[in-house]
Amino acid sequence: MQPDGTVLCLEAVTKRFGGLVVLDGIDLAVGRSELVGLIGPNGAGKSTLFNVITAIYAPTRGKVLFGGRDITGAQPHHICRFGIARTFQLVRTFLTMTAFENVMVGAVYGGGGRVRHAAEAAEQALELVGLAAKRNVTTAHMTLSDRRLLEIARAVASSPALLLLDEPMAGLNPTEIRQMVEVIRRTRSEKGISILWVEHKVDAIMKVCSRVVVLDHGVKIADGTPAEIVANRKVIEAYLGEPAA
Ligand SMILES: Nc1ncnc2c1ncn2[C@@H]1O[C@H](COP(=O)(O)OP(=O)(O)OP(=O)(O)O)[C@@H](O)[C@H]1O
Repeated sequence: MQPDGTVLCLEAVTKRFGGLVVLDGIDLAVGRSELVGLIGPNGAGKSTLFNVITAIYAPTRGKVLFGGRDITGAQPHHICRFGIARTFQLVRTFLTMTAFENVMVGAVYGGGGRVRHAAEAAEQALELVGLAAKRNVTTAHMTLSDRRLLEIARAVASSPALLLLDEPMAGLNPTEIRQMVEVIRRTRSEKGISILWVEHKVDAIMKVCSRVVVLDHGVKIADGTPAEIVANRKVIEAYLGEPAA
């Protein structure tokens, strides 16, 4: 963490694919235990931003600082060790493993291979997301909602300082969405983990996040409190596709 409490800091991050500018000079900071929503219309560049933070893509220009350290161009497999964990839009759990075994993968990896400590971290993470009673259920037999919670548990078990959530509510019903909101809140408040959360369910983001960042066509068009965001002219235009009246 930097002395001012910043955990993640992007400086003028640009990403091009050939002639296509997908991210254009993005500055973004996430503080300790902060829960920041990242929204924007389809194709705005949200997933690409996650891929740059997790070193799947190297930025064309700009820097990614994590805990004050320049991690631009790091190896993707080092990212978890640095303390960044991620969940995916298309859930990626190990289907033949039980819930506990899935979470152990995160715990062992994040804990540097110490198995006893990892088992404890895995149990705590399952408890946090409300899946302790399903610890021995094979993932293939779990609902989408439980698998999404399991991905969060696996990420939390790796003891990250920063968690990137990529549309954790996609495909969930209203009851499951409420449950997910509680889990995200608890992950921040009980574990103190900073969270950057990409979501299309904008109303959930507005209710839960203290700060919201908006991307449109690769440009950061707004960064503020939910109240500021809903009143922002550029944001309204981006979502409605025409100038606001
Ligand atoms: N590997 C790639 N090569 C070329 N173009 C890409 C690549 N990855 C993403 N893009 C393009 O970059 C733009 C932003 O895509 P991205 O998936 O980051 O947007 P998004 O905001 O996550 O969208 P959605 O909300 O639909 O998931 C799109 O125009 C997409 O086609």
